[in-house]
Amino acid sequence: MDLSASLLDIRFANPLLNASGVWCRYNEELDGLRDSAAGSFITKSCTLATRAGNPEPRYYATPLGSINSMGLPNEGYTYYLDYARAYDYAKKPLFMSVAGLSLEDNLAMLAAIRDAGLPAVVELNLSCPNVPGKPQIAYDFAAMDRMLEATSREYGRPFGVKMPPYFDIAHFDEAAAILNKYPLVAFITCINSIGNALVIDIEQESVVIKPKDGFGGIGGDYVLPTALANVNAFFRRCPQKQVIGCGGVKTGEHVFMHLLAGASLVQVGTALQEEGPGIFARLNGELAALLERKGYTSIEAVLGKLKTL
Ligand SMILES: O=C(O)c1[nH]c(=O)[nH]c(=O)c1Cl
Repeated sequence: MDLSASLLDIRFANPLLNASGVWCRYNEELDGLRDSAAGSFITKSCTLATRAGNPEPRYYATPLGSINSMGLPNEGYTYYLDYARAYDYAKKPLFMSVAGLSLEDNLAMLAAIRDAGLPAVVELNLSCPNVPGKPQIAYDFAAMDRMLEATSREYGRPFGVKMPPYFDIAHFDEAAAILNKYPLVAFITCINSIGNALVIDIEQESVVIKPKDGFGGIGGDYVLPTALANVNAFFRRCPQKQVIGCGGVKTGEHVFMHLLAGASLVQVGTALQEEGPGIFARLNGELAALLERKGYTSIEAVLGKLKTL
């Protein structure tokens, strides 16, 4: 079965990759994704300086998914730029996630990445919900507009944005209208975790993560319908752009749902964290079997074909 996918003018052996933040902070983890059955992979969102992140426990898995308030722990952008310099792009495409704590930090990192002139594709994270005192950029439309105006100008090459979930049609409309102002925003990754949820352990009668009184972003089964809605909302509103799906993927059927909704590539977060990089071989096998059963010969034939009633 031909699982090949494309984004920008790049071909992928299959549409799967990790969600930024999962299995991608250190070189050894990145090499694990490089050597997995994933079609591509992405680095942990980076900041100008290294960050230890929030106090632990800051990640917790439940039967329905996960909650995290990592706090952007990362090795600093030069670490990931070094990885991208040394990397052999003939193996599979590589993405770099960038999440500066300010517009100036994003401009500095993007200028350095631009000047390195590497094939790595940038995903600008506008949606980290876990840095105390730093509201999500993409929930402040004026700030997002300013950020995209400045970063488009500075970077000067196609890049993507990692979006939080929206829950109101008016917000889909307004966010898409801003993204459509920026032709260099070539793809939209929907969704980041649903921010500031609360998981409670009834035995301990306590929250389960330490930062922010237990408030954190959730992923996994909890978020699949919201992720699919956001993929399809931006797929419908941004015909000049591509969408990467992220959220709730644990089986080949979930990958198929994201493709139907309009995703060109599909990221895996919580399920990768819980199962490890072997998940990509399983998901590709399940997706191929599903396509076979349905009589499809490529995933391009599925992309965006969701029917309405
Ligand atoms: O706490 C984090 O590091 C984090 N956690 C998330 O769930 N999404 C993000 O974009 C980030 Cl940057």
